[in-house]
Amino acid sequence: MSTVTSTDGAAGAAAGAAGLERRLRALGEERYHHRHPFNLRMHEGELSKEELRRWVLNRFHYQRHIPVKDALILARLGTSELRRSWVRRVHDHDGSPDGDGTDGGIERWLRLGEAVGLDRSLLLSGTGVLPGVRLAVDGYVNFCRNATVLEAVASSLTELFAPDLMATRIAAWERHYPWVDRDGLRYFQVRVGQGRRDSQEALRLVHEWARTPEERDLVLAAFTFKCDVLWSLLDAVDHATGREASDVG
Ligand SMILES: O=C(O)c1cc(C(=O)O)c2c(n1)C(=O)C(=O)c1cc(C(=O)O)[nH]c1-2
Repeated sequence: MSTVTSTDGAAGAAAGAAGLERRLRALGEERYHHRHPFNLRMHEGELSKEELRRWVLNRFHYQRHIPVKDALILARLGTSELRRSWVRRVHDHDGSPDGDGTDGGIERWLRLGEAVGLDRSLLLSGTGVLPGVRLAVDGYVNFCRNATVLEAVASSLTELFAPDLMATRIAAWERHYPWVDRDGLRYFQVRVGQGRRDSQEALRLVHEWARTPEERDLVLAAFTFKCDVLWSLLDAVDHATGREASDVG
């Protein structure tokens, strides 16, 4: 078995990086939530209005915590250059700080809520968020708070897979859920490009920082953990009883 360490030189490091990306992609193929039964049913047009609304409401809980976990990562990055780049992720979700009126992802997700018939005040209240969703999101935020910064950045690498999934989702919603106001899909349309850019940035950092087989194993474990967060969130939504506050009729 060939092992690559920081002393193996440029060729060894390149081989290690290529191997890591291959293993990440293979893991994601198997464990990313594009394979979750709830997503498969969504893409086939099999979700009821209540189920789609429940997903939107519960995913808002995830969305609103993304800039929180990114702020935790930001505080642990060691250079101005890294922080300048990472802070963009907070603005992408919370909106531009320049007062230019650019909405962030959170506002776009609130509009998605309205497009499926959910009042923004309901989403903002947190009413109806399922216990399993709260635990999954807490797990992700606490992971980014407590694990190494390498692992925290690596856990965002699920975004390597998100843009393709979102493209599938946009097409499926346009085809199967005509009752959803099309403007609501803007969240996903914007996020496709942001997700590609962010995942490439995270991949570059991980390749730079994970120089030993042990560090690369930490990256894969963090990625697996994040796949489990996303999977658990969908399990909770999929298995909900239908008596939650999100089921507004
Ligand atoms: O809809 C999805 O399937 C999906 C997946 C993921 C992901 O893979 O973590 C993210 C998003 N969406 C998303 O919208 C988003 O802003 C986002 C940020 C992150 C992250 O870990 O930093 N993942 C994701």
